[in-house]
Amino acid sequence: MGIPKILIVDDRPENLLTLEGLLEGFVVDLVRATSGEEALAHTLDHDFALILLDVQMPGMDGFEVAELMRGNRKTKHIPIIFVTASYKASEHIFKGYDSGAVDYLLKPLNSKVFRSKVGVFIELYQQKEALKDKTVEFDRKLVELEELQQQLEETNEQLLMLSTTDGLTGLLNRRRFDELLNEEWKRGSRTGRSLSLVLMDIDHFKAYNDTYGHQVGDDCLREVASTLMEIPLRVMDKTSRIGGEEFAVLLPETGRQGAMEVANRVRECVDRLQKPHHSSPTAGNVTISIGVASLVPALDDPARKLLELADIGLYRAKSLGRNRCCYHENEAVSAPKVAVDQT
Ligand SMILES: Nc1nc2c(ncn2[C@@H]2O[C@H](COP(=O)(O)OP(=O)(O)OP(=O)(O)O)[C@@H](O)[C@H]2O)c(=O)[nH]1
Repeated sequence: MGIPKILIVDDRPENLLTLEGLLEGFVVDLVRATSGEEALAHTLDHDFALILLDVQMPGMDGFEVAELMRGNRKTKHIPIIFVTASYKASEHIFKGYDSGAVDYLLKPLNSKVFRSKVGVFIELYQQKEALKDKTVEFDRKLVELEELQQQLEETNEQLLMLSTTDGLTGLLNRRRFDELLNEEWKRGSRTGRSLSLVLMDIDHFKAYNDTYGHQVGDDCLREVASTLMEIPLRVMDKTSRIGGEEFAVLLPETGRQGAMEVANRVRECVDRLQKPHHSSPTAGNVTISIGVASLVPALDDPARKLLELADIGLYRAKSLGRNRCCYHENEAVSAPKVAVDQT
């Protein structure tokens, strides 16, 4: 906060000197003017805490100066104390208030009254400035707070993303898959609609790693994941990497036929990549085996039941020679049955 400035205006230099003397001891910057015009010019260059304005001046008098200042946005709130001869007091006081004076001082000036009044205005100015500083500080803090809030939201979003995404492939991870499976299981038990799971596993992936190295194995996992991502599915269908070389597509509101269509499409797409796998005993290229299961979820059963059924289908697809899709029927519905759809 700067030192308060006071403008003293009087056409007589000796009166200015008197005012200066009376103001001695106040920590203020004084600016002097000997005419109304000069006073107005100073108000353009300075921000005053107070103006002590002589009423009677040749040319523009104090009333005119005050009125012009009240009409200006920059100066209309500066407090003005009129300084007037006591014999003119009754005549000047009402006119002065009309033109914007906040107080009066009568000549000859009484030092005690003068200093007390000026002191009040200096204090008011300082309080106003302190409030202004606090408002600026508050606004700055508010902006900072909003930025922090934004950063926090972004960090939370990233954390959520990291905690649900598989780092290698960008697919949903096992944790998210388990959550989704449970959510969809509950939803399916409410709607009575089928929930299907397509569970897939890259064939002879250990041999692939042993032949080409772990790094190339990682590349292969990414390529299979990209292929899965490119297969058009509904928004509610979710693809995850649920194990080392194991992937899953969860298909809400989908029955056996729809799930087998997705499974066959996925198997064909990976096969069509014709990615060499020279150490595979069953094919010269990378292939996947798929187990499929479909259930109308029941709240009494655990969601993992669907996973277990699909896993049986996958085991069967492996044992029948790999690179195929096997649907495993729920034993509670009909006799145990595995349907092989594709080689
Ligand atoms: N490169 C790489 N390999 C992985 C990753 N996670 C698991 N694996 C490997 O995947 C292989 C899985 O091997 P197995 O479970 O024996 O199955 P498989 O060789 O694919 O044989 P089948 O499933 O019977 O066809 C293991 O050698 C694991 O080390 C991974 O993130 N990157």
